[in-house]
Amino acid sequence: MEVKARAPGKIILSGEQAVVHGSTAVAASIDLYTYVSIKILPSTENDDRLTLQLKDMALAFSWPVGRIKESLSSLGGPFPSTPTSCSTASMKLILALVEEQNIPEAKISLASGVTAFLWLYTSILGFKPATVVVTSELPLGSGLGSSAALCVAFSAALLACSDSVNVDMKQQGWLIFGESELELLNKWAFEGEKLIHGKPSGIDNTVSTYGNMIKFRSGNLTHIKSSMPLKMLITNTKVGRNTKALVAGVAERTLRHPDAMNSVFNAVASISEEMANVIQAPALDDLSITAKEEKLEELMEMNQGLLQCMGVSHASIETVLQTTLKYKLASKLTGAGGGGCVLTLLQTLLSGTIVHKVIAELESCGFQCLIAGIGGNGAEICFSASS
Ligand SMILES: Nc1ncnc2c1ncn2[C@@H]1O[C@H](COP(=O)(O)OP(=O)(O)OP(=O)(O)O)[C@@H](O)[C@H]1O
Ligand SMILES: C[C@@](O)(CCO)CC(=O)[O-]
Ligand SMILES: [Mg+2]
Repeated sequence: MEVKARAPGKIILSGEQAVVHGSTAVAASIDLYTYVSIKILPSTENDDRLTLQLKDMALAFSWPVGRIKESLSSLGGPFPSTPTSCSTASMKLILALVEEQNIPEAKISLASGVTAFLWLYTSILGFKPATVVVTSELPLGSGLGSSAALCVAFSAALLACSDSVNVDMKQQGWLIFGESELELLNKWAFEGEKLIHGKPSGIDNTVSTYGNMIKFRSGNLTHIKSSMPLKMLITNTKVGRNTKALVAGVAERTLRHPDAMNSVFNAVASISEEMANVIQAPALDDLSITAKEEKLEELMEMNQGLLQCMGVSHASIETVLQTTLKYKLASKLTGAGGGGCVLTLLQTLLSGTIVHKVIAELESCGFQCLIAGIGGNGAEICFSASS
């Protein structure tokens, strides 16, 4: 039996970075997914292995299960129904197992994803031999929540293989977990995110788990129902960055200027609340949709200004902003900033010619543009007979 899970990436419409400091943020899932498949293997006398294949990177890591057991059995577990944080001592042991794999220097940023995998795998399933395969449609380290989608997809597939969740394996196609399973899965994914991000707010794993559109504040989620079509152009500057370092940079700035930064975070919270209200307010005709879109554009620009204040914009992001402004379009960075992706609102009545022109100009700068579907399902699992 093979268990597959998929988890979507996300865009943050308002409130990234500030959400780590308790502000409200608004996020939505996008229809780009990370997929994880797990095949539990029958135990053999002495050749049991746990293998992780990162298909898109053409990388595979493999550990003898006995080696993992020898190293980590002191941690206890498995404990699938009780998400726990990885202690410093466990972290050291897991890092040693990751280091043994000699990840090429050029791909060393993947080490944190592999670390999260080993922690989630051993915590949820213990020491079973298996082959785990990862593929993703998301660009990594670009602000579209690749780390959260990875942790959510791992947790979903692992929980589906564990005895702690009740799922009907005979059902066909993609299945959604029940409410209590989703809560458990989200908690485990958050533990994985902590290993990749350092201090995540939990918004990325939450929107990837539940899908649709959410308002999020201090660990609490409110589902949002949009009353208007929302079309966003996503421009990937292709400037690599790392969420952990950017979040740490904002925390340091906050220590240096606590009053000023807290005022910035409060302003962001008001922008996010207003944005959520605008998105949900009934839109009766084209005119009111246009009025709502204009409000969203202004709020996006205000949020971008505050992100600049936090020190997470970047020359490449500024180039996207200037380019889209030439066409009177409003943009803001999405995710941690420092490069990565930028969102541009495409108004419902905007002509196709303008959209083509702005995309052509952005692509001539070396950026990559895409228009993703917004607000689809969250994590899903699927069972198939293994070949
Ligand atoms: N498909 C994947 N395979 C292996 N590792 C992955 C994968 N997706 C994400 N990761 C891990 O997550 C890291 C990127 O996470 P990071 O939080 O920096 O960016 P992001 O999640 O794409 O953007 P943001 O957090 O701003 O939304 C990678 O360096 C890698 O360690
Ligand atoms: C930068 C940040 O706010 C969003 C990253 O997508 C980090 C987080 O909330 O965990
Ligand atoms: Mg991330």
